Amino acid sequence: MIRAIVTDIEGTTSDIRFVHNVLFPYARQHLAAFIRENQDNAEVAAALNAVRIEAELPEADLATITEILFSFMDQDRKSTGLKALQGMIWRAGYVNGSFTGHLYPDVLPALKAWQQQGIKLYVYSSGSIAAQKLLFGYSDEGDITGLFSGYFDTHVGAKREVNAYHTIAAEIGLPADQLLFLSDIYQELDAAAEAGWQTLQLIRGDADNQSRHRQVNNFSQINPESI
Ligand SMILES: CSCCC(=O)C(=O)COP(=O)(O)O
Ligand SMILES: [Mg+2]
Repeated sequence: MIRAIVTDIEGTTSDIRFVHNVLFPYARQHLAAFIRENQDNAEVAAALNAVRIEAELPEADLATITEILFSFMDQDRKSTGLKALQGMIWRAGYVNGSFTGHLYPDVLPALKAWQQQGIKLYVYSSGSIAAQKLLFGYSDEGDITGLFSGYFDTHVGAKREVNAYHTIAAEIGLPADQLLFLSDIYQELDAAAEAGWQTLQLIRGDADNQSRHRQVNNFSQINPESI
């Protein structure tokens, strides 16, 4: 019996094109000025130091760190420091109305129905927890953060690492086989399944023939009671 559902964002609740064509370019456009103007802010300084450590350049100056961040963005690297900075930059875009967080139309009705059934809802994304709350707080359908009982980001580990799912299960406080992970990426689902979770793959676009996971095209096709 499924008692909690943990959902990915990009390619699962939200269109990959919103992340890659709207969010990422906005962060890229504002990154250099943002870190120059906010380098003394404690949160920004901590994120910059995390990037220095990740790049193994503990003495790197701001210009070098900026270059490294641009190269991380080119690689779509799921760097915890980069993700923290992107989340801080996106805040202005959401607040000033430059964009709203994309949600596929099937997502909100399904989340509401599952919550009504007593199923707890969580998010696990490579985007920082702050960025996740912004996307769902300023979504196309308004603020839907009240539906979620908790959020997880790369502080629990990368999404393709089995241990991340052990950590999330322990934090939620439920046995792994009562947890359902929704994602578009089969390698993330492989890691969750290895940790004992139930899995479902969202196929929002092209078919994925390499996957061994059950597949659906949208949230309306998911019935947690039949899993
Ligand atoms: C919180 S929205 C931005 C998502 C993001 O930065 C990203 O890298 C996508 O990661 P996901 O784990 O949701 O595929
Ligand atoms: Mg995804």
